[in-house]
Amino acid sequence: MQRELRLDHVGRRYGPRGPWVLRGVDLSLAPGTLVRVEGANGTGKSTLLRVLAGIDAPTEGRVTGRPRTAYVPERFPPALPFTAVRYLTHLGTVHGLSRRAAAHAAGQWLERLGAAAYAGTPLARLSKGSSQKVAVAQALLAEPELLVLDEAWTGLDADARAELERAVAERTASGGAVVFVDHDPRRLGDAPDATYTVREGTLHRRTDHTGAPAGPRVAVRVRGPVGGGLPADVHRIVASAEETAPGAHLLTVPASHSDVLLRTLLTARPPWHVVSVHAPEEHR
Ligand SMILES: Nc1ncnc2c1ncn2[C@@H]1O[C@H](COP(=O)(O)OP(=O)(O)OP(=O)(O)O)[C@@H](O)[C@H]1O
Repeated sequence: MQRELRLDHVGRRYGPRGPWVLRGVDLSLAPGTLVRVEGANGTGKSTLLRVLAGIDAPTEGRVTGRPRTAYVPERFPPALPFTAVRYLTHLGTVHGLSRRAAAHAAGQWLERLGAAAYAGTPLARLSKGSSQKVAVAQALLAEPELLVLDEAWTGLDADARAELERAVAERTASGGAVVFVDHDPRRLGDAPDATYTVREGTLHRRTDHTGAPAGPRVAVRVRGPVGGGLPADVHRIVASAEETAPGAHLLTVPASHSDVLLRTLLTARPPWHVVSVHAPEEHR
């Protein structure tokens, strides 16, 4: 994502005389940020996410700086006459991948989400959970710059839920933005850079963290070239970084992001040496 996505004075209502669901919404999403949206039922979270995803146009106001965007809707239409892999391959080509690259990415995502066995199953015959995996896979296929997730974890099994958390960390680590709604307040722990509450048609940035249970964190000690800073992507992933001695750093990271941090360090050029990985209690 090259620049910010901005919403300026965005309003949305359904029908010319319908009540305003959202009004005067200002929001900017910087590259590499993870944003949580919360709010009571029916306050307009899905409406906001559809505008962010570019599925719905705002009734008033402007959206500028739209990056390549993908979206997991609250309800995924599964009754299409395709198998999972054909549907995903087709969508991959719509996102600009070659047919071959799309088929490869489709297979990879079905595998990562534990749905490879259903690749040849028609969408209409998939269980709710498998259908949700296809909904998630279609959004991740083409490595979007903005990923919008509306209750995307609902219906997934524990392994697929963890895989989606890893995919979110990968997107933000590579400079993308992710916006999500989830009924579980512990989802992604304290990883979000910002949390907004939708209330009375507008967005309120939450500044207190008392309502958000801090998620588990992991402490990682690493060694790299003396005088060379941490790889840029690492700063997007970690919660804190401290240089404890020349070339030695102590990083803390939300547990959901630890795999992605380790991969980023080990594949950096030159690679970094991971000295130890501990839950913070062990580390103290
Ligand atoms: N397509 C539509 N046509 C008419 N009204 C709609 C439409 N979609 C949403 N609304 C109305 O807009 C308001 C906000 O709905 P929205 O689904 O955005 O809220 P939400 O916060 O996501 O709700 P929930 O937590 O129940 O998913 C509700 O009053 C809803 O009835």
